[in-house]
Amino acid sequence: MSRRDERRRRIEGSFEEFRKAVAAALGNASREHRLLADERARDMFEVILRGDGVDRALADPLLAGALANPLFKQQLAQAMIDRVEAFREWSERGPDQLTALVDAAAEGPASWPPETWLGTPGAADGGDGVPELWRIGTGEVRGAPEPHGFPVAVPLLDHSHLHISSTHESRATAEALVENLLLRVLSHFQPGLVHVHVWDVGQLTGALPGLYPLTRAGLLTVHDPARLHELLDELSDHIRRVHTGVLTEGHQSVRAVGGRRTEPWRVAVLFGNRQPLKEEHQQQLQRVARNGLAAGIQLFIVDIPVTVNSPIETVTVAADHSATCTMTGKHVTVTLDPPLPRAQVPRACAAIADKREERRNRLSTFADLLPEHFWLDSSAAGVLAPVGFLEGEPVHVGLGDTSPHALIGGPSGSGKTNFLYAMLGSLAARYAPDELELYLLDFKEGVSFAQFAPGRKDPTWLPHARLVGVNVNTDREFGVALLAFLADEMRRRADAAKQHEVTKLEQLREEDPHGHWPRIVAVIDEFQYLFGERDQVTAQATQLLEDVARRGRSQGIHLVLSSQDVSGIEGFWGKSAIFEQFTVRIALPKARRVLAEPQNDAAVELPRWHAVVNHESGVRPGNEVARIPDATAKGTFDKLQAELHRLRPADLAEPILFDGSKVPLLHAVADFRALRPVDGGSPTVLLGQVIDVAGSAAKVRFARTPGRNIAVLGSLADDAAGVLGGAALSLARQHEPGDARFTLACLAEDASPHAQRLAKQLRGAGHEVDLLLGLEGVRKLVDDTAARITASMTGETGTSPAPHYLVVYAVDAAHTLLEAKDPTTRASGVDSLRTVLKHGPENRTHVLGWWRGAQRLKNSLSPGVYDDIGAWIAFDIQGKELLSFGPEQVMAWSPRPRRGLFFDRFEHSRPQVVIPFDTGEEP
Ligand SMILES: Nc1ncnc2c1ncn2[C@@H]1O[C@H](COP(=O)(O)OP(=O)(O)OP(=O)(O)O)[C@@H](O)[C@H]1O
Repeated sequence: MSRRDERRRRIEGSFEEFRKAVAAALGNASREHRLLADERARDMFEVILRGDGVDRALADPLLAGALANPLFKQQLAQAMIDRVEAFREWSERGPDQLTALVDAAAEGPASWPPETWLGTPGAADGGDGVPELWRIGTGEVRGAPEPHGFPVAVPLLDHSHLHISSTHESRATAEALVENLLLRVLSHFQPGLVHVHVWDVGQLTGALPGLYPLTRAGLLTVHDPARLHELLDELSDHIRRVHTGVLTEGHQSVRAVGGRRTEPWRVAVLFGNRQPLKEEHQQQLQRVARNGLAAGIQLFIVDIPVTVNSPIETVTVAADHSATCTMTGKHVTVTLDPPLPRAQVPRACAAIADKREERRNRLSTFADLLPEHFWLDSSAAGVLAPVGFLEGEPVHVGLGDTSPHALIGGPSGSGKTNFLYAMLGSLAARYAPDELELYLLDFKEGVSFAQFAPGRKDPTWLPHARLVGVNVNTDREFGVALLAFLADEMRRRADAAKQHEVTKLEQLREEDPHGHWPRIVAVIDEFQYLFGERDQVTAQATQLLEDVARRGRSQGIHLVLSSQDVSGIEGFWGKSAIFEQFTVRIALPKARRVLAEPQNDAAVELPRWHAVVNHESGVRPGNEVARIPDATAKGTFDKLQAELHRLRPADLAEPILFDGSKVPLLHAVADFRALRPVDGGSPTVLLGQVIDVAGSAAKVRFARTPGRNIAVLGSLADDAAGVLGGAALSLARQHEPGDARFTLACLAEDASPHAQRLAKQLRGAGHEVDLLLGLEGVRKLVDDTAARITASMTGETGTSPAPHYLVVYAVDAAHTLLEAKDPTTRASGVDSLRTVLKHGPENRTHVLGWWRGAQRLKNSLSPGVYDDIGAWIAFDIQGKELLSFGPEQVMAWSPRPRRGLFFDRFEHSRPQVVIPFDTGEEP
């Protein structure tokens, strides 16, 4: 072999080796590659299998080959095992848990099968809870290895609106769903508690025909397709009315008010055609959706594309009639409940309508105004009570921060007093006496409020009443006294609120939970009397009323003013600041000016025993008409009062009764009973009862200072004797027997029975009494007294003088006699009298004298100097005659029977009206 060949063979050998080496290398790589590719394919398969879910993969035709491929067998098996494992817990417990949950949250017609309730009107009144869920069908988890059905229910009333979307094919199923839900809701509650509105863009009639029997009972309103705005307006109005009328206590929703549902739910069903609504309707619908739930408005929106900014549950019905809903999510397929049996729906609706009519026609009575259990409500945010009924449904009056005061109007006989009784009874039954206090003032002639105070025939009294004023039409001051009391209480509350750094009563109650902060409702019947004259009383009343009306709202002080003729009260209407605060208006038939006339003339047409209740300052949209039950007949209010009286706390005091026709009994007056011996101190003289809320006495303190004498001015012995008797007996109570001297001089015959009686009473109390009847001895008495005082002043007697009270009836009768001068001293009796008046008080000798005229008193005093009479009380004497003795305000005094004008120049800036006491025992 040539060397050349040898080389070539070697090269070829090398190449062969190389080739083999390459081939070997390549063969290796391909196997590796194949293995890798298989592994990757298995991973991919597992990703698809687990990503889409085993079910989806099993059903996917594109994966059929892969599923059959033995290469993936293991992955498939493992995924199937894992699926069963993953669902195990759910399969074992989930459906049962859900079933239990729905059963608990959706009792009765809310979830039970229709055959158990369809056709039987409901009984629930909302007070014992509202189902939280309402059944729509049966759910199944898509992809669960063993299918287990469970009930699917959606939240509705007060919680969530409902949005249903369907396709052309499944629209009937969607309508059946709506009908189903409506019947469940309608059959759960008492007929009347659910009102349905239906609007269908496509048809005037046709949607939900089975519900039509409800129309006759006013429970279904079908709206014109072209008038969606009317329905939306109506719903908006309703929301506003609920906010101003029902949610007055600061509650955020009707549901939060609690108790028996007073405001019916309104379910508005809107059927669309998958086209958007007009922009304006869209916006209005959004507003209704946003604010409606709190006001009890429920929307069912079917096939209308909307976005709403409030809780809404969505049910989507696919073309194959299966559904999904947001409650259960996309993995649950819902098989909606079958449509209700066609013929039974109208029958069930007819039964509901009949029941509703029956309720509506039932004459609602005073007893129907009352809650089942008394005194459960809190007045922290306000008070709310039904006062009457509209078609069997209660109509409420609410007083709170937003509706602070009420104005009631109606001509005589229209039922104002009856209305007040209905309102007060309804309130008193709901709020305990420590939640609500009543101040009741009746300017009417007659005693319509006397019922509330203990009486001779009926000893019970209304536990909430703190003050009852009757027969006050001549004592308008009493109205001022009440308003002044309220103004003081308002300030007291404002101060307390400030201390707790809050502004409103509700917050104060939170900060001071143990404090006593009830709401106060002050009722003034025929309040126009208060403003009846152009005088000081009207001016004061107007000013106080303005104060209380403006600032009382946040302090829980509410005024209820009623009048047969509101139009005549100039002082009231002229002041818009007062008037605007009276946002609650109640108009009885033919009431004038109470509602916002002339636009709102609803009171004109009002039938007998009805009232327009309006919480919106009387504008027309706020009108609610109510029939007011008889609350004054026997067995109504009186019966309630007896029951409440029995329930009253043992330590609750009786209301203060101010009866203008009664003479206050001295011995019953708290100020009199509280008098104790003063033991050398200055005693207090009680002259009569002041017209104030506490029923306090008019007082004069007999200090040892000049001027501490009392003059009674007037022509009538009875008036004078009442004052002098009360004064002397109150003094007697402040001295131990023997410590003080009483000298009674009666110079007019008509007063002598009074003087004798007083002497007897004083002696009965253990005191020494000198009684002088007639003129004889008067001169001596005056001269001797003057002499003793002079001696004491000049220090001749040395001892401290004992108290001596000179009670003189008809002082002026002795004038002529006293004028005579003593032939030796040239001093007259008048001089002596003046000495007694001038220097007596410093020496503990005080005159309590009756002069039968202003001029007659002047005659007894040093000319032009009237200071020696520091306190006086005048009866039948015109104001201008009293000017010399008191401030300018006395000018306004016009005398009236059994009332005196009292002024103490040491204590008062203005005079007060006083009622003389009955000192007991007939003369
Ligand atoms: N809702 C009612 N149902 C039945 N009777 C009523 C009703 N309201 C009032 N009455 C009766 O009508 C009469 C007059 O009613 P009420 O005294 O309440 O009227 P008023 O407006 O206060 O009249 P006045 O101012 O003259 O006293 C009473 O006898 C009362 O019993």
